[in-house]
Amino acid sequence: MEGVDHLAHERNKSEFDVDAMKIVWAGSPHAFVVSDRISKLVASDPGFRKDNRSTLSRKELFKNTLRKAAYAWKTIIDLHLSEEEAAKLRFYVDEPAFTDVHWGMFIPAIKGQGTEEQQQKWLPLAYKMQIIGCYAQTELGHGSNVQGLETTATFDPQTDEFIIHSPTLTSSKWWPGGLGKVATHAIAYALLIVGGREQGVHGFIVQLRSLEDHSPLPGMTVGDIGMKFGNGAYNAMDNGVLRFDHVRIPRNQMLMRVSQVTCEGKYKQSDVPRQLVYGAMLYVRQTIVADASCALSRAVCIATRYSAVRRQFGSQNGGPETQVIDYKTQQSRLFPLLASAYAFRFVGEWLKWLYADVTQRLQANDFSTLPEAHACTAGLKSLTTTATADGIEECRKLCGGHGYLCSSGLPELFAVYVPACTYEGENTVLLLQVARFLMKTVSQLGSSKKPVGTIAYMTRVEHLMQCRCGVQRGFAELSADLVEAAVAHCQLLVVSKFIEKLQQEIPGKGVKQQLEVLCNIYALFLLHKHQGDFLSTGCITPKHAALANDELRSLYSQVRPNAIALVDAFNYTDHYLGSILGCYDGNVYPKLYEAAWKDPLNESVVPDGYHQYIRPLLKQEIRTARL
Ligand SMILES: CCCCCCCC/C=C\CCCCCCCCCCCCCC(=O)SCCNC(=O)CCNC(=O)[C@H](O)C(C)(C)COP(=O)(O)OP(=O)(O)OC[C@H]1O[C@@H](n2cnc3c(N)ncnc32)[C@H](O)[C@@H]1OP(=O)(O)O
Ligand SMILES: Cc1cc2nc3c(=O)[nH]c(=O)nc-3n(C[C@H](O)[C@H](O)[C@H](O)COP(=O)(O)OP(=O)(O)OC[C@H]3O[C@@H](n4cnc5c(N)ncnc54)[C@H](O)[C@@H]3O)c2cc1C
Repeated sequence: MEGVDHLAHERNKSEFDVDAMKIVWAGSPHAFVVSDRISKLVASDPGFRKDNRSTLSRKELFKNTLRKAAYAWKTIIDLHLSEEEAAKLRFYVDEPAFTDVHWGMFIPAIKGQGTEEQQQKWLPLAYKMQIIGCYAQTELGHGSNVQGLETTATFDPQTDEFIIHSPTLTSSKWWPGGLGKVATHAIAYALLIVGGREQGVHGFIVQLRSLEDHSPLPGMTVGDIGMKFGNGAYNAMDNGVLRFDHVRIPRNQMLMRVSQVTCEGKYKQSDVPRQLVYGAMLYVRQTIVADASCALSRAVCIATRYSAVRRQFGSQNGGPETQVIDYKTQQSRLFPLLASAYAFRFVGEWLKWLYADVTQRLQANDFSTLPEAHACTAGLKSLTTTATADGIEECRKLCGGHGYLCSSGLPELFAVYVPACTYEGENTVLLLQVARFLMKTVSQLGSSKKPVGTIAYMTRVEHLMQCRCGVQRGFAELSADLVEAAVAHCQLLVVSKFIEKLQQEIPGKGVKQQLEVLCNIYALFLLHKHQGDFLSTGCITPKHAALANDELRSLYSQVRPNAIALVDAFNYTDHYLGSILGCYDGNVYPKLYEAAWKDPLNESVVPDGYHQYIRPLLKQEIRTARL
């Protein structure tokens, strides 16, 4: 039935002020207004249609993405959108594109690693999109091991230029988004060689394509690396391959905030740490954490609404069957994911603050919090993306068979999201970075250097004092255990930031109580999942473990009447959700039925290929058929 809200009875059950929760989710009343306005603008504009994506060929999809990016840019200019509004527009357009890497990596790299002069020259061009940049770090042979990159940048003092060269096949740049077909410029990372000496990996601004006709400049071999996981999905992005054949660039195109090469061929290191070369990664990892709560909440919204619509078994006296959301097993799989979405939202907010703080300090040449910021961004990126990718897949299963249909929105969401576990630092590699930071801290316990900030708790963990002398030995041997320790540290961070959020004033009837329930679910679910570790280390007794489990069940019952309202609070439009199963009005079955008939296979009753392949089979003429 068109126009009927099939979930109205669920919405009537809720015990809190949903509008107030929408503001908590958005971060502030202002953020809510911006997000709400832009989401409706995108949803109502046919130029941003996306429901046909999975049926397009790669070439059609890519061209359509180019059109959308140009249209988005025109909208941004015509409507004089602010940076905040433009970022929201990108979010609701919901399509990976070269613009992500341009705004998310190319520009931040110039801002973080370029000198004042370089910023003045390149940023205005990039902000107006008169040049389009990509971030060319990874190579065919090396991604995680950045110091192992093989591309070389050799200084030629005769001409005051660097010669950028790919000496081997494995030194080909491989993966950079936007590189394949669009970018005019790259920040290319290469091993700097000055006066015959290797000086480590540095970033260089390299023009790739002509600004007149887009043809690759001399010495560049460049193209797309091919189809990726899932139809549609991340294939809207032109991840690329690039080889340099002795390409010359002016000396002033090396990003020189961290270290400089003079025209005489002298290599000089500033007093800023070398790690600033990795600054763009710090920035992007922080945005990836914020994005995790969006992707997870989207999947959870779909699975929760559908679980309230779907009925299986349990009919009494011919009455309706049981809504699957009422099964305790469904709740125990779904509600921890709902709680995780909120938990990741708040830790993402906090990480944004931490990033702003470290950036301010770096500008004032205070580098003291950089290692902690690196550990937090790396660790939380790893934790939240792993949990979100797994969570999206769990939501697909929670929707039964219909979750496997593209029209559920979940297969594409998974396919677009899952590479987040690999890009911007492979998740295990990042956890090893956290483990290294933790072990360094443990080795310093008892010295005059007291752990502060997110590791302050370590002084309170007595048995860490006993193991501090041995921690630098056997790191590699114990790395699998250390990775688990790193995960536990990050989980503690998420829980503690959720608790800190609850200590703030939160207006709105019943809002704080709902968040307390979700926070307890998140924490107790982790305790339940890892109870073996807690029991074996004597942190809890079997009685505690049983109590935690009882409490979890009771908390799930408290969430149940509020579940639909808790996902409504994300304020997602049907356009953004892109899911028949998750549509606001819950009118799932007629929509699924109608959508099926729109599939290209249903354009004709008898399929193409009938006369060639089916009829000869049926008529036993297969031996004489021309196949
Ligand atoms: C269609 C619509 C269009 C609309 C358009 C409108 C406008 C849009 C507006 C806005 C849009 C914005 C969108 C933004 C979205 C952004 C999304 C981007 C998508 C991302 C794509 C993915 C990109 C990539 O993948 S780039 C490549 C990333 N690569 C990696 O991450 C490599 C991983 N490896 C590493 O990080 C390191 O090399 C390592 C740390 C693992 C290596 O270890 P190592 O021991 O060998 O290290 P080193 O010896 O080099 O150094 C050790 C030392 O350094 C410290 N360290 C390491 N990393 C860092 C760091 N990042 N920061 C600080 N410190 C660091 C480390 O701790 C060690 O310190 P010690 O003290 O211990 O020595
Ligand atoms: C969709 C997508 C977009 C991307 N966009 C860009 C981009 O715009 N620009 C760019 O430069 N790059 C980009 N990349 C590349 C990406 O950053 C790398 O793929 C990523 O950093 C992982 O590196 P790798 O591929 O070398 O993995 P590997 O390091 O080869 O990982 C393979 C396995 O080895 C393990 N491993 C590696 N090292 C260790 C270790 N020290 N100890 C224990 N285990 C280890 C890993 O855990 C993993 O299981 C993109 C990648 C993808 C998938």
